[in-house]
Amino acid sequence: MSNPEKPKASTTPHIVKEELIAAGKWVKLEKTTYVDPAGNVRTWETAKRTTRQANTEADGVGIIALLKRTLHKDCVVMVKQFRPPLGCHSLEFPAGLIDEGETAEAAALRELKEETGYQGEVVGVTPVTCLDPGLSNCTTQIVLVNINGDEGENINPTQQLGEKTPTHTLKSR
Ligand SMILES: Nc1nc(=O)[nH]c2c1ncn2[C@H]1C[C@H](O)[C@@H](COP(=O)(O)OP(=O)(O)O)O1
Repeated sequence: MSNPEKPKASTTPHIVKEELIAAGKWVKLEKTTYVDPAGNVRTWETAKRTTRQANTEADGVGIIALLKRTLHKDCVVMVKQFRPPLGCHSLEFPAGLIDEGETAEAAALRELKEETGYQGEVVGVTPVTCLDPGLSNCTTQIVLVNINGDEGENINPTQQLGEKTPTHTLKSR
């Protein structure tokens, strides 16, 4: 008879199989079957992005951009945008997905330019990190950028958001 008090031998935890539950254009849900450190076979509900590129380290970048101007205190540049998963506006660091064949540094400068209009210079990049590992395998690199606010190109920055395909267009009356 087994003794419920006796701990099982420790095991190297590992994935047994990943089964697709549902997939959309941007996100999919999988049932992950795995062996836990105690040797028990268990399952986990895992969210993944469908957009992950083969030869990039992270799914996306977050950008900490410092605006530097003569006779001004340095400012951290943030963006405010409506986020559907939250159902409200969110004040956040500029961020975005890394395109195919793109480095984290290049993605950061592209996203910063698109979202804020500022042209920056990369001064640091963190290792890959996962911000919500209990939910998703989605990974991010934080890129540190300096913006020379005295440069002509950064005097009147304007957003250059790419074309997004709307599912509906609401007309105001
Ligand atoms: N989870 C998502 N659902 C969507 O319906 N659409 C999504 C998701 N994630 C990204 N996108 C779309 C929206 C944008 O048009 C592009 C680029 O996104 P990203 O580079 O992440 O830019 P930000 O939305 O500013 O973070 O992908």
